[in-house]
Amino acid sequence: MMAAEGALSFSVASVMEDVLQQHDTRPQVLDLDSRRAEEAATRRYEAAAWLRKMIGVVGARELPAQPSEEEFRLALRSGLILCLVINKVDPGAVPKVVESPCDSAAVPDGAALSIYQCFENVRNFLVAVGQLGLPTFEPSDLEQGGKSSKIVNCILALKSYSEWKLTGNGVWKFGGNVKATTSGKNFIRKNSEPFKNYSRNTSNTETSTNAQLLETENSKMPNSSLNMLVRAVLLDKKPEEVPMLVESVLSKVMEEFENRIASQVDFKLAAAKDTPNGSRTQLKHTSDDTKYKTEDKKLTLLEKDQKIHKNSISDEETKRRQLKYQMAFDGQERDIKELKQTLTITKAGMQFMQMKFHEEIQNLGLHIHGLASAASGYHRVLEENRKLYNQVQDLKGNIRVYCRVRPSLGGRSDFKSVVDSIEEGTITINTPAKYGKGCRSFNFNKVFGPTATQAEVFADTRPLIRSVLDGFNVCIFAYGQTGSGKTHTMTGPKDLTETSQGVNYRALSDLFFIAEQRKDTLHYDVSVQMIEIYNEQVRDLLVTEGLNKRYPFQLIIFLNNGFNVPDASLVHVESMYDVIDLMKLGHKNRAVGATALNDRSSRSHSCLTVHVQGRDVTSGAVLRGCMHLVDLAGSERVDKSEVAGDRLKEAQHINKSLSALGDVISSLAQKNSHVPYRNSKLTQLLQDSLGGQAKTLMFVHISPELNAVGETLSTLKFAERVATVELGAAQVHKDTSDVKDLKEQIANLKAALAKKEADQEQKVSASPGGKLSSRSPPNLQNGDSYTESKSQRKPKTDVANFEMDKKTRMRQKTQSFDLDELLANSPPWPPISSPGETYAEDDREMMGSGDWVDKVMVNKQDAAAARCWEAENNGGFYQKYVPDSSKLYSEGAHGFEIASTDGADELDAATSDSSEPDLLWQFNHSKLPTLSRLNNSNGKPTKSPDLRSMIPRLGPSPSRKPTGSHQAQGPTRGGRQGTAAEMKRKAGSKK
Ligand SMILES: Nc1ncnc2c1ncn2[C@@H]1O[C@H](COP(=O)(O)OP(=O)(O)OP(=O)(O)O)[C@@H](O)[C@H]1O
Repeated sequence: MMAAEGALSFSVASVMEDVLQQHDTRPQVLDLDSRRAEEAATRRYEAAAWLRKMIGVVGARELPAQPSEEEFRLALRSGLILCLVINKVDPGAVPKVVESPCDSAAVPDGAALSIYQCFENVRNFLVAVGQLGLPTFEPSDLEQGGKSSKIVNCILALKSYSEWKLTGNGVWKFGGNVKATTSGKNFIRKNSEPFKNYSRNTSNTETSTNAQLLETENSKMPNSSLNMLVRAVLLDKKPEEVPMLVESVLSKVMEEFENRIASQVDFKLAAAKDTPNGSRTQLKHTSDDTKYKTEDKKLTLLEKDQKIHKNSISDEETKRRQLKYQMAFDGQERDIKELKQTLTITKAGMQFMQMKFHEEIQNLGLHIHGLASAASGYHRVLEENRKLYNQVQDLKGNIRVYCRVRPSLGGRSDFKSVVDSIEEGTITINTPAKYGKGCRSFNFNKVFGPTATQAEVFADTRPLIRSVLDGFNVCIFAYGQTGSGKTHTMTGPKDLTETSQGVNYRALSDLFFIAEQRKDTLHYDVSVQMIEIYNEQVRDLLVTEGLNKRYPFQLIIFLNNGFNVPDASLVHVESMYDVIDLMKLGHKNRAVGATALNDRSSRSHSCLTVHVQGRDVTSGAVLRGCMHLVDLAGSERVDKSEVAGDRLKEAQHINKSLSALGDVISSLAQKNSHVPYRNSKLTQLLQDSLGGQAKTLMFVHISPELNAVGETLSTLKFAERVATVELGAAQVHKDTSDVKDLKEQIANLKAALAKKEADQEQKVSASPGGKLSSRSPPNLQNGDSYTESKSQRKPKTDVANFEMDKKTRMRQKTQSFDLDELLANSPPWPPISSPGETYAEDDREMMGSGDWVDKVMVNKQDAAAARCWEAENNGGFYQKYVPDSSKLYSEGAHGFEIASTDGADELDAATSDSSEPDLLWQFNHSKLPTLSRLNNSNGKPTKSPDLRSMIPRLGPSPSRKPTGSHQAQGPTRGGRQGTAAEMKRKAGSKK
């Protein structure tokens, strides 16, 4: 290191000095000037001391030991001291020295010369110094305002040179921090021998190299300025701060030293590159400068050392760094490996989880798919079930009729009921002689005997409740004479218990039950209205503040949302308890009038309407159903009720509305485009539940008492026709083979008729003096014959009923009758003698026996048809078999029924219902106009008979004329009915 340092162009001291100066200047910026002044003074003293020492006290008498700047400058101004000194250092450097040149006081006249001589000395000195390569100064620096520091520097450099020269070793290097002046003039020294060759033979580079060498040499010498710097730095430091300061200065010195070495090496390398034959080549060729060769070698060695040193440093550092990096790299590699491992494991885990997830998703998908298909299947099945269920209901008939027989109220053990037998859908009534003694059978969908419980009765009603919840409209009404048990069936007895609850309660209970069962798929909302129709005015039965307040209501046909009476209270119900409370209120409000027949007899129609709205939980689709539960007013006849005045008015209103109900059902049965719903409030109210897809159930009630048998028969006839209408309608497309059978039967009947006709003609011709009216059958000429006829007929009727075994009856319900075919093969339409006759009888009948309201229309048609027939056929079946109307109806109040029941001919006997006045509507009436046209001579279409004729009549029809045309009715219908019944009977026996 020391060897290398010896070859360096800078010394440790100089580096140290620089660092110290930097160090010294940084922290003490504030007192920089004072320090500088102090330093300058110190250096000045040093220079002065050296000058004094060199030339002796005498020679330097003008220069004090510690001169001020001014004193120093004045002392040297003559240049004498300077020349003496340099000659001491380098003898002969200034060959000619002017002694005391500036002593102007001594030589006052020679002032100008003195100044010139002084300048001469200074100039010679500067040339000599310059030749030595030492820093110089400007002559003006010796004047006032000049830079004495430069003079000091020059002197100290000379001092250094002198000292180096005295020791004689190493390369001299000026260690001062004063640079050689660049702007200095090139003074020519008169005697500058020692450095002549040197200055001549060295280029700038060589000068620089020499300077460096000198500096290196100089660095070996004690450096007083360095000491001073150190002193200055440590001057104001506390002792405890010194170690740290020294440490920091040393580290900086090291750093600076290294930097300088590095930059020097770089500089050398660059110089060597730039001038391959540069200074060293020149030195080589300089024969007289072997010293430089040596130096060059030294420099080369130095460079090598530097390189080695640098390389070794960089190797170590590199190794250290490499080691460090390696370690870091190894660590990172390890980490990466671990991470990779973790990543692989995680990846595998992820893949596994993904696989599992996919599996799960797939399973879930399958599961959901299964569930969805199951759900859709379930919905499909549900929907299908609903459809099928309602199809079954449809097949059973949209209008169903159940008959219920009230038990005897007296509780007498010897009570004789008019009901002979009840067998499934057939009820047989024992008719007293007054009504044509015998048994009359009626067919219904179901017959409930007196012992049937409320639950049993309701069991067959239950399917309709489901239909309501499926969005169908349903109407359940109770029909029958007063006291026959309508209210009992619909509501229950006065003292209501769970078992005695009627259809209303049970229906709603069921409705709530089914709604609850379906709640997962459908959400139902149930609300109730309760009204009554009294004297053709509507009352709200669910008002609490008095009936009259909201009376009467308008009935509004408002079918879109099913609210026909929007003004009536509509109460939302959640459970049966709500319904029970409401019905209690309704019954309290209901108008109840006492009659001779029943204390509780209602003279009004009451209707409990249940509105159901079901919302599909998934699809949001809405189903709306409506159910009317109607307790009709009693259908008894006025004469029996023994009423007059208000009661009569009530009765007339009741019958008007019941008549209108018959009209509507008839129109529906015939599929008329116009259905006369508006004819009564009752039909208006039930409009949405009587037509279209609505399902209707009629409970027909009968009393078992003998004294009510007339009403019972009327009621049963009406009900059976209602049932038959529907059955006929449902059978339309049933079985064509049956039609064939029926055709055959018709043909047989025709043959039988022809035979019978021939026989009777024989009898008539054989009887002496016996004259037969062309219009009266032979067995109805007098009362006897009539009685006989009845007696003859009764067993036939019975036979007919008997022969109609159960199977046949069932078939009867389901068979379809094609009216055209039947009519084509049936006997001709019987004529009537006079259209007017019928009406007189009819009115009487209506008042007395409660016959059908619109029999008139039927009669009109029958009469017209009969007239046609008569005109065209000139007698025939009708003339021979239709009883004389005057005799027929003079039999009493029930003449019509008697006549119709007791047709008393074989044909009638063969048909159980030959006496039915309007059996025509069993057929497809839509075809009747065709028939009428065929039979009507004037070609005008006649009105087809309709169901209005089914309604028992209380008063005379305004359209009815007092004629005896009713004659035609019984036989006509009887003939037709009989024909159909016979066909059925035969069909049954055939099977
Ligand atoms: N099936 C039956 N079992 C027992 N009692 C019955 C039955 N049917 C009716 N009754 C009783 O007969 C009486 C009359 O019945 P209900 O009042 O129901 O007749 P109704 O036809 O409604 O009469 P109205 O037309 O006057 O209202 C009541 O006391 C009732 O309890």
